Amino acid sequence: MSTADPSSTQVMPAADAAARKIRLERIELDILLGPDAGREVKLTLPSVKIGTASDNEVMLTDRTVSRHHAEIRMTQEGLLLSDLGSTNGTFLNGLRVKEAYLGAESVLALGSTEIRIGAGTEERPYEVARETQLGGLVGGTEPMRELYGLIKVVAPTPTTVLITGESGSGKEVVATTLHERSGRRGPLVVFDASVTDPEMVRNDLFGHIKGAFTGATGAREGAFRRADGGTLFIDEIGELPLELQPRLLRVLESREVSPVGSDQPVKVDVRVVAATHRNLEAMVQAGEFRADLYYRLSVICLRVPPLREIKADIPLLVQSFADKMGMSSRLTEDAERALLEYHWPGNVRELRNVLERAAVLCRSQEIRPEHLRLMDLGAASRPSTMGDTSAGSSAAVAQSPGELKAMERQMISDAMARNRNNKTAVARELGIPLSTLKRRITEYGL
Ligand SMILES: Nc1ncnc2c1ncn2[C@@H]1O[C@H](COP(=O)(O)OP(=O)(O)OP(=O)(O)O)[C@@H](O)[C@H]1O
Repeated sequence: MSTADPSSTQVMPAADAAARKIRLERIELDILLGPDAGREVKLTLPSVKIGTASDNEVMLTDRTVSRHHAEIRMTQEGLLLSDLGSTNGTFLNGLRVKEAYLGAESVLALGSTEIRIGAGTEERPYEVARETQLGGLVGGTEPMRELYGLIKVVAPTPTTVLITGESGSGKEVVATTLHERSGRRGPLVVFDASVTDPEMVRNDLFGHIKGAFTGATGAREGAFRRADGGTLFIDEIGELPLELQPRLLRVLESREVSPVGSDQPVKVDVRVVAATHRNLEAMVQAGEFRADLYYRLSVICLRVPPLREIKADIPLLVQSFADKMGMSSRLTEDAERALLEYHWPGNVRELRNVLERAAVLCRSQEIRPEHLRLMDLGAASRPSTMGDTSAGSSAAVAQSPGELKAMERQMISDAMARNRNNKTAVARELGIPLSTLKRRITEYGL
């Protein structure tokens, strides 16, 4: 086994810690006239409400302004101004408007207050971190340390984050780390958008009131409200049904959620982190994902590298998993070399599973290459394969792709029987995304 010790965070040389910059979008307000004249507000938020009530992001003292007077939202087309049903109206260049896109520098008049509004960006420096571990993430290669640097800067902001990376590469660990470092006191709620039934996704995400539809005998809070004050991690966002995407966009922009069956929106303070192993940009091109939602989600994109790009981290990861498992056996040099030569289609999850299985197979002796049972699924360039043959699998090593497929089919079929056809439970047991499981079920005609 390697001598790397991930439990004591290692520090890389300072020369490595080059400064880089990340761009955050913001809405800028400069109050020109009225009782609050002279105030400048710059907010890295997707929307800003203006009015005299204390729950507005910009609270004015002008008595001719309504409690909730106007709202400005970042959209793909630029800043969008909406009057929120104010008594005295919202004026843009002397004209009363209900809704209008703002130019580069627009001046609004609300009551006796005038505000100059603009869209700006803020560049925040970040460093390639020097640690070899951050939260639950282990790895000291430059791509991992760059990721740590970004997480540290982005975590305490309210910005929506999109995490991309192959299945098993650690996207959920990144989301958890972002939440832990956010300083948000509410919970981290994990929501899997790849559930088969779009109605279930809608009800579980946005909640519903009692009697919203046949069978709704009680009210459901929904993931957004459960995450109030905390973080909502939407996993497999690429699987979110198209018809629900405008509804999610509206919640992200307004930070209000309307439970199904209710026209009473509820204000929520939720930081959204979404993840996908799919290429959302390509999905947008193909008309499978809405461009406006993609724009809103991808304000900050964090890419988690696949394990084959950070193979130098394998010894550190092995040590970390061995410590967690309380593993006493050591890897032979040949076994270590085999781990470094393998291409890891199932990424870190596969590495963990390979080690767990090897620990059982070697019966406390040293771990040799044959205990690792590394399987070439011919998938080096194909992301999101199952990449995991441990859970309940037979110990036989298949030789051909046909045999591998038969083995995988059997594994899924056994797990389906054990879990009474509950796909979510099967996906959890096999350690694969629900979307992958569903594809395999169709492919194998199960
Ligand atoms: N850098 C890492 N350090 C330590 N553990 C890791 C790392 N990356 C992944 N893991 C472990 O690998 C497993 C899979 O990670 P995770 O669930 O975060 O992957 P994912 O990218 O969200 O996968 P999926 O797309 O299938 O949901 C977990 O047990 C996690 O703890």
